[in-house]
Amino acid sequence: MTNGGKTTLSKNLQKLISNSCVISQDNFFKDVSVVSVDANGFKEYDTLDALHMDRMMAVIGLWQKDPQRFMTSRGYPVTFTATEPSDVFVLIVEGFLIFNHGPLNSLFNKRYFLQIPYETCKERRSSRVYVPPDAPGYFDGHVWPMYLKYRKEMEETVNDIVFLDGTQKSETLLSTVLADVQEMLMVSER
Ligand SMILES: Nc1ncnc2c1ncn2[C@@H]1O[C@H](COP(=O)(O)OP(=O)(O)O)[C@@H](O)[C@H]1O
Ligand SMILES: NC(=O)c1ccc[n+]([C@@H]2O[C@H](COP(=O)(O)O)[C@@H](O)[C@H]2O)c1
Repeated sequence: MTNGGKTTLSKNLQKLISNSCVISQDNFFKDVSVVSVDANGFKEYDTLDALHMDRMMAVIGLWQKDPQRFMTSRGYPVTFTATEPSDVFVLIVEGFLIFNHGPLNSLFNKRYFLQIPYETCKERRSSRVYVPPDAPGYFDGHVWPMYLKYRKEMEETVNDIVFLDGTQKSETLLSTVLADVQEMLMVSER
């Protein structure tokens, strides 16, 4: 969900997981000129139609094909320990509608959903400036109703999501998810 803390957590994880990198759904919004407008005049940004999901999938495909090349071409460090060459690369995908897109959702090994209450979300959102900025009434008129719609759809179709309380301290969220990911990586290396 918007302002749950996805970008913050992803960046913190990336710094601590060797050979990891982040792809953000936010970078795939369509141009304002082609985003549709609803009956109330609100730009329909909080929908899958507002996103170039085909392009996002293509970028993920580049990582899948050659993660080392993908990382170096984007300035991420690639490290190998001298004694134990590792071929484990980790892709962190973050975004507000990543589990509602079937082909994308099917790629994940682990799924985390940062949730925050309505008031917290509205408060955090009020200090963010998007391009274009939120119109008056946008949160209640578009963002929150779309969140409820897509969340319901997600809960009906995806069942192995770990829900995290996004009001926890960012350090707590980081240590929880990091421990979980490290456990998964140890199992996959065995
Ligand atoms: N655990 C947290 N506790 C309090 N505020 C947070 C936390 N994580 C992020 N924030 C704040 O909430 C806002 C949105 O964070 P961000 O990581 O960009 O969320 P998202 O990517 O989900 O939209 C920012 O102002 C950020 O500083
Ligand atoms: N990046 C953009 O082009 C753009 C434009 C307008 C609104 N938004 C907002 O971005 C939100 C999703 O991003 P966050 O999860 O980072 O908040 C959506 O709620 C959408 O309303 C993004």
